[in-house]
Amino acid sequence: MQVNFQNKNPALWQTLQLISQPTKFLENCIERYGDPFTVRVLGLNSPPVVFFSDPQAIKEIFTLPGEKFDFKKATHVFKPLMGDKSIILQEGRSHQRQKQLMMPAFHGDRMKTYGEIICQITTEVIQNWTPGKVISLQQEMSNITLQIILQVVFGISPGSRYNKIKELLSSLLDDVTKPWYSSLFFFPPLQKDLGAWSPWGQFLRRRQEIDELIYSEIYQRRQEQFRTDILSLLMSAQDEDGQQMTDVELRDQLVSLLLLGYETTAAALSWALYLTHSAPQVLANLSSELAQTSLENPEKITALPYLTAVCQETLRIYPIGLICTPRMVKETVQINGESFGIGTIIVPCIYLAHRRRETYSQPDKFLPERFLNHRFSPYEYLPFGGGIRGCIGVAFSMYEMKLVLATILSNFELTLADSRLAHPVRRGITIVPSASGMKMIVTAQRQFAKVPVL
Ligand code: HEM
Repeated sequence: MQVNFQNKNPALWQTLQLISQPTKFLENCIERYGDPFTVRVLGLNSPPVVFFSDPQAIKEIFTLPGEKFDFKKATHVFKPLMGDKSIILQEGRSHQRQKQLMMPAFHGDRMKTYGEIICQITTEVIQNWTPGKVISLQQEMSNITLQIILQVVFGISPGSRYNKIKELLSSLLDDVTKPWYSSLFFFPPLQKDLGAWSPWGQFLRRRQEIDELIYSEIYQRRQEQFRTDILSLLMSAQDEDGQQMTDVELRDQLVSLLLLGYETTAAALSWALYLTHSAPQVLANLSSELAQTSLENPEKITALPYLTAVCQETLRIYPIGLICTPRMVKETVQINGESFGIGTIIVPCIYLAHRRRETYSQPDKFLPERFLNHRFSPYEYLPFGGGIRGCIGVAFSMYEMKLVLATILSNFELTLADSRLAHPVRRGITIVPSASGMKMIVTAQRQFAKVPVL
């Protein structure tokens, strides 16, 4: 099939629209051009980029052999941050090997080991909340999820190295979400080290400091035994040829896990708190489920049906990553009976798949109940993507989301500080509530709190 550019605006204009108002751009396109639609959103000389939201098409894309696609076309921008050994920059056998080494550390059974740390960190962070205090969800949720990643994934205990890494990483991540700073990653000619005060020079020096801390942690950890954190599991993991990860591979995986796993979960938690507090009946149902449950056991919390439905519905209505990894066609492929030629970029669109009227009644409404009696297929509901590039943090982040939410809502009553509706805005690789949805007021300390005594 000859792919038509259905959107006739200049490529640069389309790219800027997608960057500045991603959800609005996607909604406008599907309304105007239908599904699938073709746009040019990869800069001045963008190839055709085709967005799909039909479950049958998504199923076919996920099941096509990986060799037919080049996955690096869009992910190469992460190279300076994550390193060229990062899982997201691997393809074919090398990607399979990395995934095989990393998956066991994130397997469902291992979650039990992480539950107590998650509850403990949340309890510590919310300890200074008092009735009347105004909290910023952006700050509080990022603080909780960054500490969880550092302790659970890196296995670093609080202390001077922990504080230093925490400080350096949070300021680096804060910077890379700013539009002017993130443009450095999209335009390689701007990547020039003109000294410590130049933007790229500053980035390189900060990365160097972080790397030194990570490498000394890896060195120290190689001398220790019997640890259960994810870094230790990755160090001892062997692929089918008996090979272990090198220090450079470990560094690149750690930084990737951190960048992909911390802001995403913080954004999901911010949406969950905003959405539940915008829907009084949902909040009442959730509070009543939590009040009737002994929260001493993380396993019991994560099995609660309404809490689970609230988290699922949050990620349906505002999936943090709007799209799956874009793939460039290397060999002509057939999708839903149509043929797509070499050079075309194929994008399974999570956001639009989650808003299809054919799949979800009242798709714009936050209705956790829809998950209580119905199981959606992995091509209709895919907040973590799917196929060979699917997210490795699915079980971990769902577990984390439920425990953090339950701990907060069992301890405090909150209300939104601003009654204006929040809308989705881009922050780095995620979409978060706009400013009006990010401030909450602590109204009371709950009486029924039965969080684990740790
Ligand atoms: C609510 C939280 C999260 C959401 C919504 C999310 C979503 C996603 C999505 C949509 C993708 C792309 C999948 C695809 O192309 O099909 C992805 C990839 C990935 N995510 Fe997550 N993620 C979350 C948390 C995490 C966590 C906690 C980790 C690890 C600590 C993680 C690690 C990864 C990795 C390593 C990949 C790349 C996989 C590959 O290329 O094979 N994510 N995630």
